[in-house]
Amino acid sequence: MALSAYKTDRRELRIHENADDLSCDLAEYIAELSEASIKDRGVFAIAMSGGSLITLMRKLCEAPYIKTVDFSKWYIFWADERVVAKSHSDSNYKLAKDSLFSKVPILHSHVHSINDTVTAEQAAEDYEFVIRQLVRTRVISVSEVNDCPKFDLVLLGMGPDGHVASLFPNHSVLNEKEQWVTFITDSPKPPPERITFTFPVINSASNVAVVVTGGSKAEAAHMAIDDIGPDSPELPARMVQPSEGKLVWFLDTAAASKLEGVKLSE
Ligand SMILES: O=C1O[C@H](COP(=O)(O)O)[C@@H](O)[C@H](O)[C@H]1O
Repeated sequence: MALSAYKTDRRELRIHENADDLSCDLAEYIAELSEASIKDRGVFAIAMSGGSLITLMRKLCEAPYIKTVDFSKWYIFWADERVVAKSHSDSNYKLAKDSLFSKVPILHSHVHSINDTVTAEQAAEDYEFVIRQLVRTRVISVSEVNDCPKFDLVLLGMGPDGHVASLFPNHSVLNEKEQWVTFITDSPKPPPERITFTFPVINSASNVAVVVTGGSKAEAAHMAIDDIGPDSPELPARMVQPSEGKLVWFLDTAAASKLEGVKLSE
């Protein structure tokens, strides 16, 4: 149960007193979407990010979810990945595998990690190819608006600079409209080479969650969420606006501390 929840038709803010409460709510949210999607389509196509998000997903490995969630129907993708070996400590795949997949019954063949033996450009191209195959076989739905893949859930973290996935402020890939997956070789946060979903894919998802904790991200959360007028900078997190799907922000009180009109004292 969130300490505070603010909901409009398309966007919800769930603010929690601490990371543990947030983790419980996040697990419940993911479990509910998984159940609905498996009932509707027989599978659950989920794209995740790396970083603190993965630790915050830890409750999924515990009761009751370890028993009630049908992980065998999950198909896993990455909204962004660092182009390093899968065994490298910077790999988002390794982080998720060590903290999550090795603890729940997800099928190895359903885990779609990047090709880590090629350049960033080739890895992005290969990853888009894999996604196209799975759209064709309907493991991933397709958006009727723009033919983009429509993931059941895209999970994003946010950096203190407002980046989401590997879409960083002022980078030209923010405006990529054609490709589903692109690459960068100049990430301001190491490591420099990454692949990332583009905004057309993120914003075509049925559900998008942005999961943010800590005071260092409070200013970016304010800039991303609050109504700051027409001259607002092009902050990546602010550009997360699902065209048909639902957006939920999960925040702890520290990350929510600069939001306007949010009462946190009760
Ligand atoms: O580099 C990255 O950073 C973001 C944010 O990470 P966090 O540890 O501050 O939550 C993450 O969402 C992204 O996947 C990752 O590649």
